[in-house]
Amino acid sequence: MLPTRSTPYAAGTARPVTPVSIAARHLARLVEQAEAGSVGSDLGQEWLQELRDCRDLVAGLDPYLERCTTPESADLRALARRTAEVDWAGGPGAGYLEQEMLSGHVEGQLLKMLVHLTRAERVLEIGMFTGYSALAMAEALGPDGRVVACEIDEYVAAIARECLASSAEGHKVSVRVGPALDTLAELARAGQRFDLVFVDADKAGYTGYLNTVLELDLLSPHGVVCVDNTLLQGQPYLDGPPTSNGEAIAVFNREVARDPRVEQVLVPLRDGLTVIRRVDR
Ligand SMILES: C[S@@+](CC[C@H](N)C(=O)[O-])C[C@H]1O[C@@H](n2cnc3c(N)ncnc32)[C@H](O)[C@@H]1O
Repeated sequence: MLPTRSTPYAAGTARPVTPVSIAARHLARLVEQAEAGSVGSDLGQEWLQELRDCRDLVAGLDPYLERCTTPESADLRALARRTAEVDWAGGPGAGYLEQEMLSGHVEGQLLKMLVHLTRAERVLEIGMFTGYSALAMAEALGPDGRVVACEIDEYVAAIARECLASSAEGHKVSVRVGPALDTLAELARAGQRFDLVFVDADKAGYTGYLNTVLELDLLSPHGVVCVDNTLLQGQPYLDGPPTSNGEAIAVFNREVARDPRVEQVLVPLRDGLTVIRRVDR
């Protein structure tokens, strides 16, 4: 997303991490250079206008989605602000934790909508970070609904606990700190099942998480699995060497596409959300 039309949390520091926001940044730079005359003196006005149109089309999409989506609650907004205030570059998670991990308003609202549509009562989150998506889903649950949120990092889990404790619906979230695969095994041993599973942790672990959820019978009969970042900044479909995360997502997407146990749709919202349901029973 362009800095001038950035996230609603006004930090102004968020870097583009989705295909649309990355394309918007490329186009904005091209327009800037073209207007300054540094792209080529023979550049026609018609060509420049087309470039501006492309920039506006792409750069305007995310802000428009924000405006047309039901606003987030005051608690979610506070949690996002608290996350934006953390010094990620200088903190204990420097190098692997960053503000941009937070899913945010529109995706949070989609998750809430999915909780409503599936009438979910039990939600499992794999990769909680500071708790935005966990709290969003908790807000959509009935009074007896529960979210079990897995997080490996104690530092972000502490921030999440603090934000959840000061929110109206945070008491529905139970935080489990440790490697998610261990927590999944414990939940399966306890006979727990979930109506909605949101996978948003380490990308290299995605295939393992889906297989574990299916094989250990953690998904209730009408349950759905939602998997985040399945567009991974466009890397799975772009030429050029992908990062290790891009490669992991490309492999995950290929395996899901040929897995006879499930059917799925990749929704191109933000950095891609694949919604999966079981069809083999
Ligand atoms: C993209 S963030 C999650 C964002 C969160 N769902 C939200 O919407 O705000 C990914 C999180 O997964 C956590 N994580 C990474 N590997 C993990 C693992 N093996 N088990 C549990 N959590 C893990 C990271 O520490 C990080 O906080």
